[in-house]
Amino acid sequence: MPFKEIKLNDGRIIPQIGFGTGSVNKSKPPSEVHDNVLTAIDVGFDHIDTAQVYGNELQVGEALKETGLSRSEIWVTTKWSGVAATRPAQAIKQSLDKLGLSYVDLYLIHSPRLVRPNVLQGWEEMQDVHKAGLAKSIGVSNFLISDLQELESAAITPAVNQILLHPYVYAATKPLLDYCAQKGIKIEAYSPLVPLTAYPGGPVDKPVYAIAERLGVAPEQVLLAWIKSKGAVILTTSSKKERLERYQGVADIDLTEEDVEAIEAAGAKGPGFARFRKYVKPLALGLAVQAAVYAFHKYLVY
Ligand SMILES: NC(=O)C1=CN([C@@H]2O[C@H](COP(=O)(O)OP(=O)(O)OC[C@H]3O[C@@H](n4cnc5c(N)ncnc54)[C@H](O)[C@@H]3O)[C@@H](O)[C@H]2O)C=CC1
Ligand SMILES: O=CCc1c[nH]c2ccccc12
Repeated sequence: MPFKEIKLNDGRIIPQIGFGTGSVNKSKPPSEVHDNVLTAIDVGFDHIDTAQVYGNELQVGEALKETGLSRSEIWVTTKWSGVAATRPAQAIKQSLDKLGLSYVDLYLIHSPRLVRPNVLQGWEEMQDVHKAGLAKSIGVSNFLISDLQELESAAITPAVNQILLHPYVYAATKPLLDYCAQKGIKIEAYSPLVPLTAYPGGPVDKPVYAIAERLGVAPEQVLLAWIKSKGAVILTTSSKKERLERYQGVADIDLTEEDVEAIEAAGAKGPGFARFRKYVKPLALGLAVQAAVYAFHKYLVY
């Protein structure tokens, strides 16, 4: 069964699961991204997420060319990351050159940090890119409610807000999710597997592993199915074909309301789980990772 279609506020349909190239093989050279993209497409991904700052648009573009897919068969997102102080009008041309494309499906402001204090002006430049036909849809990433409010007078409402979303940040992110829903801005969820990758042993594990066992699926599939239950686009990654196949299998996994509530109730308890002795070791690791994630997120968002 295919993933559900997600309709954006500009009428376009975005594939509900995307292969992220920002983190795959992060310690390896960008050349490996080429092979990873080919593997992802081979197992059924038709949506690739890249960015100016990832430094791999060339490799993504080479892989896309090799697949022989027609342009309409693949969704490509890239982001204006403000590298070398380029503005959207120049940056999109550089990105398209590297990708070997005449347009991207979705172009995002990677972070509001890049546009402050003139968030509206940066967005108007994105609108120009859209008007020129170089990006079929435009959106933002890492925008808070206050950042989005600055765009309220703009001609175009962002089609998406690409944000960190997993059960441990769900409660804190709920007001932003509600605001976006009210404005017709779809959510793209990045780093959905953080409970497994950064906080193993945390409170979310209990319901996630129990649901996984009941359904006969893998825990990462349960976390991705939870994102799916929110009607958000899933952005995930792996260099391993078996993992990518499992991610694709999430199309057939639907959680019950009770499952969703159990995951959210556990998510609200973490990641501050020091009181459990057996969690002390993961906590130390978790805090270190959390500090790094917060530092990085702070860099992007504030
Ligand atoms: N706009 C932005 O600021 C950001 C965008 N992104 C985008 O989102 C994409 C996905 O982000 P990620 O953080 O990579 O997503 P993710 O949370 O899905 O993590 C993927 C990682 O989890 C690992 N994994 C899978 N199953 C696992 C398991 N059972 N146990 C332990 N590890 C497991 C994979 O091997 C892979 O390394 C990025 O590649 C990028 O394209 C990511 C971060 C920030
Ligand atoms: O998109 C966010 C995560 C990310 C992956 N690679 C880089 C490089 C520079 C800034 C952010 C990121």
